[in-house]
Amino acid sequence: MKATNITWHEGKVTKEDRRNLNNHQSFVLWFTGLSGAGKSTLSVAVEQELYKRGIRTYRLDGDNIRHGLNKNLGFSPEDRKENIRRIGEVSKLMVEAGVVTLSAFISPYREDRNMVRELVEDNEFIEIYVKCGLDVCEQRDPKGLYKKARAGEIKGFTGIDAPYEAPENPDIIVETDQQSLEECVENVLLYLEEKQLIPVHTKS
Ligand SMILES: Nc1ncnc2c1ncn2[C@@H]1O[C@H](COP(=O)(O)OS(=O)(=O)O)[C@@H](OP(=O)(O)O)[C@H]1O
Ligand SMILES: Nc1ncnc2c1ncn2[C@@H]1O[C@H](COP(=O)(O)OP(=O)(O)O)[C@@H](O)[C@H]1O
Repeated sequence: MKATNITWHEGKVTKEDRRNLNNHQSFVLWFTGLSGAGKSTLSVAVEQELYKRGIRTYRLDGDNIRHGLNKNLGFSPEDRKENIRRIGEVSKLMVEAGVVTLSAFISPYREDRNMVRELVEDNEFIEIYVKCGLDVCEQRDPKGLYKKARAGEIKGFTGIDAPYEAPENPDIIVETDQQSLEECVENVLLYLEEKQLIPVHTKS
């Protein structure tokens, strides 16, 4: 904290009021994993399904946020930490607003992900480990970045010459090199239903 002469000003409409108006809970789905593991694809598909069920959502995605809010940040460990800190704070605001927030970032450092978990309340942070072998991510190489990293054109690329610390105790694991996209989406939605974070869906 740099500023000292600041005072919190409470509003009259609470997070619970907003949730009641929306008729559903609000929380963060935090997708972490290697580049190419499927974070964006999965978060887009989960959001679409939640939308169909009448749930208010917003998606925050690494590449997109780095075009705007975080365009002054690179990929050093310090910049990645600041990237995740800001996204954590934005995610928290979204949860306060009563929205289900889908945040998809490599977020390679355990400490940084835990920092976000600490920012919100106990049942408001759901860590989804989007697990996929480096060999498969590299074969997929959707943006040609692994090729560039192997050629030395990108330095400090996650999984090649920068670390990825896998979650030790994620709430959900999806294995995108073994499960179809539909199965991964189903996993996430079943978890949310079981935890009573979203209403149970009866297929018509
Ligand atoms: N050095 C390096 N390492 C990893 N990724 C890189 C790098 N340079 C650019 N990119 C592209 O940036 C996307 C990752 O941004 P994130 O904000 O999710 O990264 S982080 O959480 O701060 O580590 C990542 O997107 P995804 O492939 O969707 O994960 C890449 O497209
Ligand atoms: N089960 C799956 N879940 C998500 N993506 C998958 C799956 N199986 C294959 N893919 C493919 O893997 C690639 C993942 O790319 P992307 O979603 O951009 O990953 P990330 O956001 O983690 O970098 C996409 O081309 C997607 O179609």
